[in-house]
Amino acid sequence: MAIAVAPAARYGSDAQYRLFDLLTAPLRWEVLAVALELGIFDDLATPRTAGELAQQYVLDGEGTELLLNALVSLGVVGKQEGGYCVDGGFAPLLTSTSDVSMSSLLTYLGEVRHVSADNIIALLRDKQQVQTGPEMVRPEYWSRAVRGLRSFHHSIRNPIVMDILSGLPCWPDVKKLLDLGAGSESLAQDICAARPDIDTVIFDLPGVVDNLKRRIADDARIKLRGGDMNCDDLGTGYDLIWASMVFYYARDLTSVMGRIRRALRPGGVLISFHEELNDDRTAPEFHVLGRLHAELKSGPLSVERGCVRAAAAEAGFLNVQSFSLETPFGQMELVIGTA
Ligand SMILES: C[S@@+](CC[C@H](N)C(=O)[O-])C[C@H]1O[C@@H](n2cnc3c(N)ncnc32)[C@H](O)[C@@H]1O
Repeated sequence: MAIAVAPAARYGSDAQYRLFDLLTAPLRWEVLAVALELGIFDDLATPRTAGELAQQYVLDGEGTELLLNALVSLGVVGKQEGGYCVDGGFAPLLTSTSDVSMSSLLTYLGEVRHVSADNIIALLRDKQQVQTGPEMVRPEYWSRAVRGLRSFHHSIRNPIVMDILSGLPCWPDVKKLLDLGAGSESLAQDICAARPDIDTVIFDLPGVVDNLKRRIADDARIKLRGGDMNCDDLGTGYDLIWASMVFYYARDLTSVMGRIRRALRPGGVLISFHEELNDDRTAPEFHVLGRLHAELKSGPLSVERGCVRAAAAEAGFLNVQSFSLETPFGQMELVIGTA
């Protein structure tokens, strides 16, 4: 006689699902990080067997198959008749030689953002004793971060920024632009390529600017200015100032906004591009968690919703407007004001 079984379609509570998902989350990254570190994605542009890869990298055959199967479970690699190949959508992002490769960016961000439970506890107990981790309030940190920022800009951020800039009504009239706290020369170069009639000034901390000199030596349309936006001369006569993810380092945001307004020509435009947290500083998760390591080291950095807009208005900007954008690196807020 057949036994009647009537299983529920779904057992357990949402909270239980969430906790098991959180348990799995770090493994997703670790598996990806291993493949990036070994350089496996470059070899999976065409189908390869686990045995072939194991031999090439001098790895255990069974373990290599387990790793490749895990990559398939993540959805970044496909498996067909025993051959593994990077999924088409991920191939340009994960192979190191592609123009839009995110491989060095992901490794860089993994180092900056991820922190072990032991280190979090150590930071909570006495952060002065913890020697590792990103100290984003120290200028030396940014001198070392140029390479990572460049890969972020080149691979993923600049196409978004160029789309924003070229959609501005004032864009055709922009002739002089400042990239405030640029982090790399990459955006200035993309702007020069798209608009040879624009002169771009990069303002950043002196150590960062020193790092960029060699990269832009042969481009007369890009000028460098080293200094601290809180107190040093930003230059004058700009048609547009682009300020992206830099206001965390403003000692007094309204005062920095005033300096920016005076650096613009009358009618010139400020564009701020920053993530914004809710009033409780508990969302969006991407930014709250992504900043946890840096903020445990240096104290709260991220700006709260509305504070850029308020500081711009207080500093005398006109027509201050704010727009939320979805990007692969989290929700961002674009604040636009006219000098
Ligand atoms: C998070 S990075 C942002 C880089 C780039 N704007 C972007 O959106 O990816 C912060 C940048 O601000 C710069 N910075 C930090 N403090 C600064 C200050 N007081 N004056 C000018 N730039 C500063 C850093 O050197 C770094 O390039």
